[in-house]
Amino acid sequence: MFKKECVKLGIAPIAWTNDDMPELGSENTFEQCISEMALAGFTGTELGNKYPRDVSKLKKALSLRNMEVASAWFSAFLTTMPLEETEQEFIKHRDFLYEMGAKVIVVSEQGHSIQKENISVLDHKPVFNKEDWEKLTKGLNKLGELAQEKEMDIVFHHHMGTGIQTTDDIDKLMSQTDPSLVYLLFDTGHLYFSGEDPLAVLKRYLPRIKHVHLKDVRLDIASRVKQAGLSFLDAVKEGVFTVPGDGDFDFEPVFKWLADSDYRGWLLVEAEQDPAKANPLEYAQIARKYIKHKAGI
Ligand SMILES: O=C1C[C@@H](O)[C@H](O)[C@@H](O)C1=O
Ligand SMILES: [Co+2]
Repeated sequence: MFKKECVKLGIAPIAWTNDDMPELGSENTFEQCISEMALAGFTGTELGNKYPRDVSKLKKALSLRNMEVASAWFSAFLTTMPLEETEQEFIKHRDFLYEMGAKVIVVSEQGHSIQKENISVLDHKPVFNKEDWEKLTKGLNKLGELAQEKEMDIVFHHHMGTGIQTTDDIDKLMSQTDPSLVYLLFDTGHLYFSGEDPLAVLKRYLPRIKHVHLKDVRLDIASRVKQAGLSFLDAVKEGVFTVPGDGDFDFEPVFKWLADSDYRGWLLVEAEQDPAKANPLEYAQIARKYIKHKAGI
C-alpha cells in the first residue's frame, strides 16, 4: 500500500487538448480542463499548450482548484543540435518549472524522432549510432547538472518512435549516463505498446524512477496499428491509448512494486485519445476510481 504522504496523483491535459495534434480538443478551454481534473479527484497536472505561461496567473488558477504543477515535457535535440542550443532552451523551461514548484523535468530526445511523421511507428523507429549515443549521454548528464542547480532532477521519457523506445534502448541509456544525474520516467503505455514487459523495466530501474506516467493500451487496436502500418499520431486517433483500468494492462503489480519500494513522487495519468470519442472528464473519473480500487489511494 502506498503511504499517502509519499505519492501524489496527477493527470495530464493531453486528454482534453492534445499538444501533438492541437486540433484534437481545440474547443476545450484551460479552465474547463483543470476544473475537470480537480473534480475527478486529481491534485496535479503537467503543462499543456493552453496553460498560461505567466507564473502568478497559472499558480492562481491552479491553487483555486487545489492543484499544482507536477512537471512538463521538454523536447531535447541532443543528437541533432548543438548542445549549447538545447541547454539554453532547457534553462528557460527549468526556470519556469522551478517557479511553479515542480521537482522533476521530463526530457525526451526528439532528434531523429518519427513521433510526428506519417510513417509506420512500429517499423521505422530510429536507431542511434555511436556518435548519437555519445551526444545524447553527454548532453543528458549536462541537463541533469543544470536541473540540480535548482535542486531538481531530469527524468528521461522513453517514447514510441524515438531512439529510446525499447528495453534494450533504456538499458543502454541507463548504463551510459550518470545515475546521480539522469533519472527515468516510467511510462507504462509506451512500453506496453512497444511490446516490452513494463514490469521488468520497473523492477530493474526502481531506484532511478522518479516520475510515473500511467497509460493503458487497447491491445486489439495496437495490433491493428501494427498490421496497417499506422503512424504514432494515427494510432492515438484510433484509440490505442486509454486510462488505467480501461485497457489491457494490469497495473496491480506496478502499484505493488512502487509502493513496496517506497517510491516518492507523482503518479500521473496520461491517456491521450480523441476527446470527441472519449469524454475527458468521464475517463478521468474512470482512472481515479481504478487507482482508488487497485492502489488504495
Ligand atoms: O508524456 C507524453 C507527452 C506527449 O506529448 C506524448 O506524445 C505522450 O505520448 C506522452 O507519453
Ligand atoms: Co508519457
